[in-house]
Amino acid sequence: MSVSPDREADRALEDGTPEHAAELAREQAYVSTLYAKLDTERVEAQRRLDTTLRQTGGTPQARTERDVATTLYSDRLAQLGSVEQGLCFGRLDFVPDSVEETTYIGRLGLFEEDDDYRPLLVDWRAPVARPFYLATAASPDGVRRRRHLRSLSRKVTGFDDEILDLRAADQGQDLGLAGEAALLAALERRRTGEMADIVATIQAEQDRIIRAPLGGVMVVQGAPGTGKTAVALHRAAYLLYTHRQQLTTRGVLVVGPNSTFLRYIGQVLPSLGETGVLLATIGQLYPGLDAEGVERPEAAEVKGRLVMKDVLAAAVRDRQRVPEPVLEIEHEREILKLDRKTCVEARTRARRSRRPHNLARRLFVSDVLDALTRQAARKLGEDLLDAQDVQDIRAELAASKAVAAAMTELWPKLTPEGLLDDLFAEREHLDRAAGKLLSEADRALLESGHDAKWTPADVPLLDELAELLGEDDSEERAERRRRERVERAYAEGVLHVLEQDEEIQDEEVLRVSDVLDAELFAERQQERSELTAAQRAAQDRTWTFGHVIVDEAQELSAMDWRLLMRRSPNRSMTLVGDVAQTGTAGGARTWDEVLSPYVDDRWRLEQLTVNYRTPAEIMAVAARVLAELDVDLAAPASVRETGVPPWSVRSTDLEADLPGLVAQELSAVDGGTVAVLTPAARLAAVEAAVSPGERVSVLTVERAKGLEFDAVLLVAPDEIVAASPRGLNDLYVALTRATQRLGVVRTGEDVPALAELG
Ligand SMILES: Nc1ncnc2c1ncn2[C@@H]1O[C@H](COP(=O)(O)OP(=O)(O)OP(=O)(O)O)[C@@H](O)[C@H]1O
Repeated sequence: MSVSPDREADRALEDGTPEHAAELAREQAYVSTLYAKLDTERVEAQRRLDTTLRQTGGTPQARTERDVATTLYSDRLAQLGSVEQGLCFGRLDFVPDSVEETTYIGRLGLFEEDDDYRPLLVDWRAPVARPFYLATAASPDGVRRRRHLRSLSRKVTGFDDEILDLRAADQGQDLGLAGEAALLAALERRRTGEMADIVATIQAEQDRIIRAPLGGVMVVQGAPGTGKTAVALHRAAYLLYTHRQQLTTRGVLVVGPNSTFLRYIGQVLPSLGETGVLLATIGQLYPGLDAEGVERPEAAEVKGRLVMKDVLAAAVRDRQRVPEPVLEIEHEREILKLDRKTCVEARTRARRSRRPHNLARRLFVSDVLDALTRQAARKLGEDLLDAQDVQDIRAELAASKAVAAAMTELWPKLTPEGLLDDLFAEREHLDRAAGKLLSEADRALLESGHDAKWTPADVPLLDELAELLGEDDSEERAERRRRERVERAYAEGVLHVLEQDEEIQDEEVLRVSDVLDAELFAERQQERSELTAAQRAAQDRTWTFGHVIVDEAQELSAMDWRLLMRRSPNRSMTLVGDVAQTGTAGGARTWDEVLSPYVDDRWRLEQLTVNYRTPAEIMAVAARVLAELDVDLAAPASVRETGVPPWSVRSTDLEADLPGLVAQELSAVDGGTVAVLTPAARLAAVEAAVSPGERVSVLTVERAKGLEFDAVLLVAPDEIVAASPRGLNDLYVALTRATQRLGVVRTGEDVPALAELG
């Protein structure tokens, strides 16, 4: 590489020394050349995009190539734009005589085209960058020195070196930390309400998960603050880089617990130059809905039970009726009688076809029409009719309003929304479908909780129903076939014209028709849509993803899992969570219980053990709560101490006391964020007392899951514990949200696990 090997490589340079200043200047010079290169690439990508967009007309192949180029240059421009901050954050110096002596690591790869594509900057995801995250003094992997560069915009403000030499003292040895100074600086920064990427300081245990193979189901179990969310998002970026072809077509889905959380993590992937990922809550996975209705947790728990799949199947069967005992249909002034036996036979045949309800309907209707036709023919005198007459009668019956009404009564066309609404709104429907499957109390819960707004727990039920009902899209399909015929005819015409056109050289004609037959061309025309896989997936309920990542996976119900497994038939999944934090009654107690119905024991477990968020003083309190939980998990080791012990006060007038306490914490975190975590029952009162703003949030524990704040004020812990069967888990979650300070405001009974706080 162009950088000369550094004479000082075997010892860390002292800040403030002339050697240090000279080295900083050298790094600045190198980083400036990288930015200059980045600027050139931007200009070039913009120029190419502009040229492509200006072109019009041309051969079909040229048009197709143009579409591909437009997407390519637009994506490249977006990527080049996203890496501006912290473009280059690291450097590795290898032992002498290595292939490379120095490698710079950054957010994307930059190369010197004029010099045989010599790498100027290596993408953090490339295999050669790996030692930056893994090398240790004990296992240096050829690395002599790891350097973290600190920068502000385009200015290099400093660097931290680690000499990977067993003789050198390594402060982070206990926890096996890499780049400890840079890591601690990242962890000490004030929180802004948006998650930041960790690309410069990924730790070895995290790196192994981020770069694990694409296939199969991997569960990442880790205590609060161990970087599960960060790891999940960096894994998405890594997989897209490494399996670009495969994953850009099918897309990657990242599922998070609620929209607050999705907003919190929303910037991480774009900052890593990746925009092709669909971030969604379960409530957003049924196209056309954004199910944000709120319901009682007990009702959501019933909706999430696996037995609901049988309830829904029964509800569909309940709508496939037979006359009791006869249905009379008036046709051409005759009364036709549809008897129970005929309908039972037709229903049995339709059900045995195993087609979804709306598709099996055609079989049922056809059999019933046959029976009615025979009856009508008999009335008219069968002997007098020829085959054509019988066919005409059948066609008339098929067009008859009275017959249509009878069919609607016996086997109606159904939509998921319509059926679910009926099921929850009309008690007799629910009783018929669920009488033997759900208790009276459970059915009452479903009925009482139902109102106009769909809730997240309704979404897997709607999805299940969409599977059970199917869509009779025969008319749309016929229309699509007609359109395809027209497009094919057009394409054939285009190719024909090209072949006839003497202006076009033979060679060109050959190229066009060789590579592009009419069918393919028509197909390409359809694919020309500008949408990314993620955008198309968001609109298509039956879309299956190349990889599915689930965060806070412990919260999902059995019915949620059924929905997700349908979106991931290849079972390429990363599931991150913590069974000690499960808050929902229908959530996971063990990973095995959740996964065995789908993959048996074919899933692998990875664990994260180091807590990057919560300082040791606060984690000690949380660990006492963890010990009381019914889980076999050890508390994580915190990477840092703050010297600030968590504290507790008793308040007899919460509304009066809170504003002062919040002001005190705000000033203590000096520009950072404060969250007041409260039992749901007190939310409105606490909000009124505190007036949340940009730096102050008021949240229930459920909403705070996955988030973090510099200071946390936890209100009425006893009420949080008492509010649900998983109250202690909620307390554990609440205690582990703080990066710096924790205060507990007691209003009622003392919680034994918090006794040491006073
Ligand atoms: N290697 C790292 N470098 C810098 N910061 C890190 C690293 N790993 C984790 N962090 C930071 O630690 C904090 C906690 O990470 P994250 O939210 O991913 O943890 P989590 O395991 O998902 O927690 P929870 O279970 O509470 O949702 C975040 O601020 C994250 O940026």
